[in-house]
Amino acid sequence: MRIKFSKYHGLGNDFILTRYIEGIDIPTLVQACCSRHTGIGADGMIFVKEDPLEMVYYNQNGSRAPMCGNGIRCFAAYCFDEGINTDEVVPVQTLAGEKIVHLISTSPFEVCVDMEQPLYDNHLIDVDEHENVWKREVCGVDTYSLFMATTHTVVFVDDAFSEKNVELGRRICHDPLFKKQTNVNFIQVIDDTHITVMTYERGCGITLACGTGACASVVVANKLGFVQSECEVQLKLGSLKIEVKDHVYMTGPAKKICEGEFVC
Ligand SMILES: N[C@@H](CCC[C@H](N)C(=O)O)C(=O)O
Repeated sequence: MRIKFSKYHGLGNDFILTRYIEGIDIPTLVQACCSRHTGIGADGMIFVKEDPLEMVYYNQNGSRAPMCGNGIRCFAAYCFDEGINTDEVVPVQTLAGEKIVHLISTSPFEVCVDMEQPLYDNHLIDVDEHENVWKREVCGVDTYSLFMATTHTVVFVDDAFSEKNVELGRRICHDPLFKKQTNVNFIQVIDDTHITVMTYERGCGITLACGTGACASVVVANKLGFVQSECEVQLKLGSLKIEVKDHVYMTGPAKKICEGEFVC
């Protein structure tokens, strides 16, 4: 079988994009394509469905995730490049509901995504109802968990990129409190309009950027009074603008890397 693909990245969070394929074992295909050694290599894989336009997102390890912030910007860029949808306002269906993408510029490609509201229901993050996940200790540190288009946990640290956070992120992600694991964001507050974030992603491990994680981080930091409602999130390769208003808005780039055929 040959699969036509394009590869994109959003601030180093990289994805393989292709049209949705019926009747195949998708998790196995995703693992094969995303392998850094024997595949194309990526943090995740996105399948594009049309009428209505839908982003079907899988993590590198073949697990399905409800949404991906950097992924949806790459999805919009792919749809624009392929002529699937070149509108200025694009509604995209996801497992976390419809997300509206607003085109800001095409060269460089940049969009603002309406990420809707953060939610604090335990069942959405697959934690038992009686557990209090808004400030609790997990693996010896204070954490804050919420649903920001997907499951997120936030930890405040002095150095977001510290090597220590890799193992701590893995342990929090796999803590039995979270029945379906959690994404873990390490936040370093720089000042009241800037934070630095490193994310340990469920289904993938440390990534160079996480869009939903950047949103979750600003939501929590803003709720605790550390930052204003408009905040720049600094990541390894650049930054995202996050605004917490009626909804949470994420503005950032997406870039095409290459295209080709995967033989499997
Ligand atoms: N990289 C993403 C999030 C991808 C999904 C996540 N790993 C999960 O399992 O929820 C982003 O940019 O938001």
